[in-house]
Amino acid sequence: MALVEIRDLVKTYRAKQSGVSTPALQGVSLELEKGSFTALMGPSGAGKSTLLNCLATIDRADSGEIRIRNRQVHDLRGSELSAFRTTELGFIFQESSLLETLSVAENIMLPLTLQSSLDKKTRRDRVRQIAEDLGIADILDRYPVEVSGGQAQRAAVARALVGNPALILADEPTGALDSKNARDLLNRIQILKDRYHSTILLVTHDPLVASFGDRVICIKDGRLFSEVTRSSQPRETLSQGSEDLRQVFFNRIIAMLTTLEQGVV
Ligand SMILES: Nc1ncnc2c1ncn2[C@@H]1O[C@H](COP(=O)(O)OP(=O)(O)OP(=O)(O)O)[C@@H](O)[C@H]1O
Repeated sequence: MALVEIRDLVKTYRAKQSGVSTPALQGVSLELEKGSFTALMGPSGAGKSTLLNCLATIDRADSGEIRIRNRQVHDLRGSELSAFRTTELGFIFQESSLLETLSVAENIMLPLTLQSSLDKKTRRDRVRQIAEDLGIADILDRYPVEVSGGQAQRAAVARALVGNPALILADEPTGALDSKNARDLLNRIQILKDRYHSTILLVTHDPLVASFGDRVICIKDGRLFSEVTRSSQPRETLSQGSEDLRQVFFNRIIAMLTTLEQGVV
């Protein structure tokens, strides 16, 4: 069974004053396997944020269902919903969204504070380990204003991963970084995803960012339009290095986006 199962999700926004209806999701069905890294792409207004917000339990669909680890998320309420968000979901946004009054270590530790089964030492060890994985162990005692944008974003990734949540939702996580920092972060996310078997859904407009995933899904007018996966790469590329393979995948993503723009199904 897939880790995330989305069935026939429909969501229409209705403007309060004019009553005008805007369909945002028009029957989206999608499965995400455990350990997969999926990029969600599509033109502005296609429904990417709406889908992400429904998965994040921030928004509710009008019909259809979402199951994460076989739990129907729409059934969750109150404290059960808060606990679900904290332990099962990890969030990475464009801006690092660290709390300024907490040190980097305290920020990373936040998702662990609700896990009462963990003692203090285990929490500290986990924070140190993930900080080492992300190359930020030397800035743990600093405050967010005392670190660079790239370091802050790596700390935000550490915070999203530290509790080993079922699903990590990322919205343009490298949008505020220069290309060197962006590539560095994406490489680290790729390595950590394999190590912790994390499942990632990442929304991006950037095909280069998407090419770090292993599956890219395109959405258009609230419907899934097409997808490409790395595993379906041509046989002749199998002996190539990982950067070459990423480049091949990148080219295939560009081809898919070109088809999307031309409106050819
Ligand atoms: N709160 C809202 N009220 C009314 N319409 C909305 C609301 N949020 C989104 N929409 C509409 O729903 C559709 C899908 O929007 P959504 O934000 O999911 O698109 P998106 O693919 O994330 O776009 P972008 O890439 O520009 O962020 C759009 O037509 C949008 O105008």
